[in-house]
Amino acid sequence: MLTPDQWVLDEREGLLPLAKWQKTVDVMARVFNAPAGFIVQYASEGFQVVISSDQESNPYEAGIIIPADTNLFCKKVVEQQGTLYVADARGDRYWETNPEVSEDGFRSYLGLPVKWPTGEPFGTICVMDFNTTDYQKDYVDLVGELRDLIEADLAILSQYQVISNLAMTDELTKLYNRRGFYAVAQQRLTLARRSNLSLGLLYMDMNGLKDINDTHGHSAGDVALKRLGDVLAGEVRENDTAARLSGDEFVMLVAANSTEQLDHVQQRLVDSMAAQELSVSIGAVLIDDGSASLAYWIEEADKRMYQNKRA
Ligand SMILES: Nc1nc2c(ncn2[C@@H]2O[C@H](COP(=O)(O)OP(=O)(O)OP(=O)(O)O)[C@@H](O)[C@H]2O)c(=O)[nH]1
Repeated sequence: MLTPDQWVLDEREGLLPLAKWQKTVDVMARVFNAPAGFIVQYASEGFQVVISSDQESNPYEAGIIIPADTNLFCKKVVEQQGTLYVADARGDRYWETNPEVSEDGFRSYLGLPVKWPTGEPFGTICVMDFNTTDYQKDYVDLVGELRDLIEADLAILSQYQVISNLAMTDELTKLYNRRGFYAVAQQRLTLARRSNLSLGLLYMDMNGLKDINDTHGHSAGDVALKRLGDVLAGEVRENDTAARLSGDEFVMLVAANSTEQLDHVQQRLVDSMAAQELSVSIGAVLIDDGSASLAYWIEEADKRMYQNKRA
């Protein structure tokens, strides 16, 4: 999930309408008869050009990052969270140290703040000119309208992320649910295959949940499931994925190069569960054959779990 401190250009699912933003910025620059127009994102790392208008006269390309402490026009907009219009920056002491002016020769800037739906600064939408300008109010209003459209897209992105997070999360344990696990595990499997890494899959079934429910009530069973979820969440290493597939069945996808390594992870899990007075039956498989599907490996691990449970 994208947070305000991550670059939207790093978002790989194509959730942002970047092509539409590009057309918007191109047309804005044309209407202003300006040599350059931008959407710029601000994060702790600095300012990144997200969209750059398509004229040849435009010196800054999409993707460039400018350090956060540079005296940019956009920095001022983000700081003051209000419109900045500089009709002529030349001779203005304040902008002497702005490389856009001193190095690249820009003289005029109009920029408006763009916000995330939370109200946090996203960045700016702006036009720049090598000549002095005299923009009328209608022009400034137009950029304001375009800014609102960009903010509406950011709101849709955020809502989509909240909803897809809900759809992929198990409410009780806050681990991934089956849908979430398939989505994430499939990606990991593809990546692992590409880089020739092997993974391990652990299939777990809690022992005695029916007894807990029958003896202490369903909510005690829920507490036990939640504890098991917490143990798994505590055991996942970076890039590992744990999920509750259904009822008392859990899975974990881990990095493992050998059966020994996988046994080691399994033992670690069993020990952590035991410390919480939990008991699970586990089936483990090393995913070392790139051609088989995720569903196949889950079924294999489930079979082994079942054999172990019976034993
Ligand atoms: N409290 C609670 N119980 C659940 C939930 N989902 C499934 N169960 C119960 O979990 C039990 C799962 O059945 P079994 O797999 O036979 O459970 P078990 O007692 O662990 O049996 P073994 O796996 O053979 O040890 C059933 O009694 C379900 O009603 C849940 O969300 N909360």
